[in-house]
Order: sequence, then C-alpha cells, then structure tokens
Amino acid sequence: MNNLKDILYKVSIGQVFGNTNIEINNLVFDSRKIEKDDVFIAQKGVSVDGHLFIEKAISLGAVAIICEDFPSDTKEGITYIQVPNANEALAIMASNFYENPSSKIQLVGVTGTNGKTTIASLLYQLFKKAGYKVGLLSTVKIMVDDIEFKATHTTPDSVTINSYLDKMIDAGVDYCFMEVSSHGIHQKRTEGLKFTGGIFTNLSHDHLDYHATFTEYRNVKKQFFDALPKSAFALTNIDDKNGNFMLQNTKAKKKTYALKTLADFKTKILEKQLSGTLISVDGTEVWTKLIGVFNIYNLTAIIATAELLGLDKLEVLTIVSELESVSGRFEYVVSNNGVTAIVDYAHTPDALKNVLETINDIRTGNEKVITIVGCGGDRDKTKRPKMAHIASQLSNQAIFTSDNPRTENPQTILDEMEKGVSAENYKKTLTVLNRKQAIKTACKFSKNGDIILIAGKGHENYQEINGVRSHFDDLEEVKNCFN
Ligand SMILES: CC(=O)N[C@H]1[C@@H](OP(=O)(O)OP(=O)(O)OC[C@H]2O[C@@H](n3ccc(=O)[nH]c3=O)[C@H](O)[C@@H]2O)O[C@H](CO)[C@@H](O)[C@@H]1O[C@H](C)C(=O)N[C@@H](C)C(=O)N[C@H](CCC(=O)O)C(=O)O
Ligand SMILES: Nc1ncnc2c1ncn2[C@@H]1O[C@H](COP(=O)(O)OP(=O)(O)OP(=O)(O)O)[C@@H](O)[C@H]1O
Ligand SMILES: N[C@H](CCC[C@H](N)C(=O)O)C(=O)O
Ligand SMILES: [Mg+2]
Repeated sequence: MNNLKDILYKVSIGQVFGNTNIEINNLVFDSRKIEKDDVFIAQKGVSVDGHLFIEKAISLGAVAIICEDFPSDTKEGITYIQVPNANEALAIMASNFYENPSSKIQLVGVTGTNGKTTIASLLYQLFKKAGYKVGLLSTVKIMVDDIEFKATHTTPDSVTINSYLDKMIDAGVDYCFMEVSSHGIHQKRTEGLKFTGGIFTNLSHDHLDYHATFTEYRNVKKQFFDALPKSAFALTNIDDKNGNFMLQNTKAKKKTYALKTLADFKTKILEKQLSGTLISVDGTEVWTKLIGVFNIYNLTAIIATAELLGLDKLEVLTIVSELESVSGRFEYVVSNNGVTAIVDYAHTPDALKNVLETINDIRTGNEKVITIVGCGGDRDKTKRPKMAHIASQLSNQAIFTSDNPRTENPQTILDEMEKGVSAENYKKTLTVLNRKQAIKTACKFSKNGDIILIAGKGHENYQEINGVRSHFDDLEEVKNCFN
C-alpha cells in the first residue's frame, strides 16, 4: 500500500497540514536512513527526541512527517500530521503499509521474564515437524520458514515486524511464533498486530533500569493480554504469582497451564537426568531431552499451545520427544577427562537460580560446581548483587567476570556484584575480569566429574566493550580449553 491516506487508516490523528493524498516510498523513523518520498516518523526516544531530526529528514527527501509536536516552521509542499503517540501511529501505519499481514497468519506472542525464546523456538520446531510452514521472531534469530535472518532485538520495531510477516505471507507461512518483550510492549512495537494467541511464562526481577518499578514492569506485560481480541486464546502459567493477574482484563479465551496447581493443561515430572526428563501428560509418558523444571513449564506451554491451535494431541506428544534444546540454553559439552561445561543464557537472578538448582538436582554430590557469571553494562544494576549471591550460594566456586560491559567500567560492575556475596560465601568467589581468562581458570580448577556453568551469554557470539562488539563465544572458548 503506498497512498498515505490509506496508510493512515485507523491512526488516531490530531492536526494535519498539507495533502495526505500522496504516494510514499517507505516508513522510516531514523532520519539517517531517509530516501526520496519517505515518511519520517519522529519518535521521542530514550536518549534523544526524534523531532530534532525533522529538518534533516526533509533535506534527505522525506515528503511527510508524523510527529507529536508540530515544528515551529513548516515547509511548503511537505505534509505534517500530528498524532498523540508516534510509536502507536508508526505501528498501525506499518500494519497498513504491508496490508495487515498479521491478519493473514496465525500469530502467537510469548511474553514473560524468562522462557520466551525457548517456547517460541520450540513451537517453531514442533510445527515444522508437523509439516507446516512456520515463522519465528526471536532473540536468537528470525525465520521465514527455512530462511534465516539475523535478529537485532527480541521484539523488533513495528516496521521490521510487519515486513517479516509480509515475507512470511509471500512464503505461504501458516503459523508465526514471536517473542513479545516488555520494551516492545511499552514502545508499542506490537500495537495493531492481530494475535491468535498469547502466552505468559513467568515474571521475576529484570529491566528495572527501564521500568521505574516492578509494578510498572508487571503492568506493561499485562497490557499485551488486555489488547488480545475475543477470538484469541490467552494461556497463562497459573503456578506463577502473576499468572492470574495477567488475564484479569483480557477479552480472550482464558486457558491455564501448571505443574502444581489445578489447570487446563498439566504435566507431572516422573524422572530427572542429565540427558533429559521423563514427564507424564494426561497419563501418557513422554521422554524429553530438555532439562530442568523450568523447561518442563516451557514444554507444558508448548503442548497446550499446539493443542489450542488444533494439532492432534498424540502427534504433539510424539514430536515433543524429538525436540532439540535451543542454542545457548543449557547446551553442554563433556571434556575427555569427564568435566561437563554447560552454556546457558541465564541473565536474570531467577534464571540463574533455576539453572543452578537444576544442576544441583542432577549432580551426584561429590563433584564441584563452578559458575562463571557476569552482569551486562548499561542494564539493570540491581540485578548485580542478587546474581552474585545466587552464584556463590549455589556453587562450590563462583568466578565473576565480564558480560557485555557496554559503556560501563567492567571493574565497577564486578565491584557491584561482589557486594551481594555474604561473608561465609566470600572464600568461594574469585573475580577474573577477562571472560576468556575466567573460562580458562575454571577449566584449570576442574577435574573428572566437575560441572562448569557459564551463564549469561548463551547464543551470543560477541562481547561488547565500549560500544565495540568483538567475536566471543562461550561454547567455542570452553571447547578450546577442553582440547
Ligand atoms: C532502550 C530501548 O529500547 N531503545 C530502543 C529505542 O531507542 P531509543 O529510544 O534510545 O532511540 P533514540 O536514540 O533516543 O532516538 C529516538 C528517535 O530518534 C531517531 N533518530 C536518532 C538519531 C538520529 O540521528 N536521527 C533519528 O532520526 C531514532 O531512530 C529514534 O526513532 O528505539 C530504537 C528504535 O526502535 C531501538 O533500536 C532501541 O533499542 C536499543 C538498541 C536497545 O538496546 N534495546 C533493548 C534494551 C531492547 O529493546 N531490548 C528488548 C528485550 C529485552 C529483554 O526482554 O531481555 C528487545 O525487545 O530487544
Ligand atoms: N520458564 C522459565 N522459567 C525460568 N527460567 C527460565 C525459563 N525458561 C528459561 N529459563 C532460563 O532463562 C534463560 C533464558 O531463556 P530464554 O532465552 O528462553 O528467555 P527469554 O525470555 O527469551 O529471555 P530474553 O528476555 O533475553 O529474550 C535460560 O537460559 C534459562 O536459564
Ligand atoms: N535482552 C537482554 C539480554 C541480556 C544478555 C546479557 N548477556 C547482557 O548483555 O546483559 C538485554 O538486552 O538486557
Ligand atoms: Mg528471548
């Protein structure tokens, strides 16, 4: 769709200057990327106000401006449209521009603090194995059926989302599974999308740098369910303290899953091993390669979703036993001398606690558990002491190191982590600023039977220091040490 007037359908509009009956080239919110005949959308960002770049956008060829505040001088021949919320306007325009691709596909969104990538990726795998064409928008990668694209965000901006959904329609995709982050909801990246279903995983401490309080973070997550249509399903983890709250005001069909509480979809754990877990679903026993109670929650959500989308229950359970774990989520290698190294994306206190409890659950008792962990720079600082406490409390040895210090001083991050270590655990901790050295140190300390957990970076293949990303891969590093 190229006519601006059509693209503005359903956008809440204030004042208009100029002609809206014009053909446009593209929707662009970054002045540096403007081309001839584009519409520039001025967003009030976290670090800068996009309204400052309106003139720049016009000089590069923008023919229309979407803004919250009119500039003091308007230019002849340019269309100015004032909107109450530019992020929301952008999202609705993006849907219109690509002819509402979300209404032509079965789109399911996954939200919650942890487990989004795992659930979305495993649903992608499951539906592929069931013979469908499938799409995926995740932290790790974007898939348009078999074609892979690089992901830059967990939930991309609304233009990017709709452009990929459009590609999926062209490729004949039936189902798309996407992660819905709290930043995404708050910045209206998913506004205007038509969801067939929504899944809530859990809520725990994260992103309190961005959201002022935990309550605000929780309310933002709830907005996703508030916006679901009546035709959709809203599936929630009822064992989570906030599971019920999320569905309080939704119009969608409410469905629940659980391991403990009475629920529409319930799974029981029968046996835990390092190679997998035996579960029982409505009396049917299923073996899965996934490890950890948290992953059985993820799996229960997946089984429930597949059923809610109409797949045959027996077929679903058969495929579940074939699902492979997601890259960087509890991925492990064993050295020639019997040391196990686990790479996991645990970057929140709750995730780290779950992974370490899982390891402690399956260990035999005599071996050492060594945890290597850091905390990201320019991110929630209050996570730092908590994660250090958990690592030192639940391991025999904790090595604190760098994890994407970004623009912060890496030593300062380590100092803030150390503040969370209690006096009795202090002797179990060590700080090694350089992540490569930290991994080497753990390998040197370990012997047959020991378990090394390398937490926080999972699938990431870079270390970001001072805005520069250099190649770094935890799994690659530990394999090198093992050889
Ligand atoms: C904190 C945050 O969410 N930032 C996002 C936000 O950027 P921002 O608000 O800082 O933008 P800004 O730099 O202030 O600029 C404001 C506006 O001016 C425009 N601009 C800016 C400069 C210029 O010369 N010309 C111009 O037009 C920008 O394009 C923007 O529209 O809007 C940008 C455009 O959509 C996003 O790329 C950017 O994501 C940054 C890179 C980011 O790191 N985001 C993370 C925190 C994030 O979103 N994470 C969540 C997952 C978290 C999780 O669950 O673990 C995610 O969904 O990925
Ligand atoms: N259901 C769960 N409950 C608690 N922790 C989990 C759960 N699923 C996964 N985890 C832990 O959280 C880590 C991240 O998992 P995953 O990537 O699936 O989460 P995410 O919600 O996509 O995270 P992000 O916000 O970074 O996109 C995993 O490596 C694991 O340690
Ligand atoms: N989506 C999360 C990922 C954190 C991963 C961790 N390795 C870090 O860099 O802090 C974020 O951007 O906050
Ligand atoms: Mg994710």
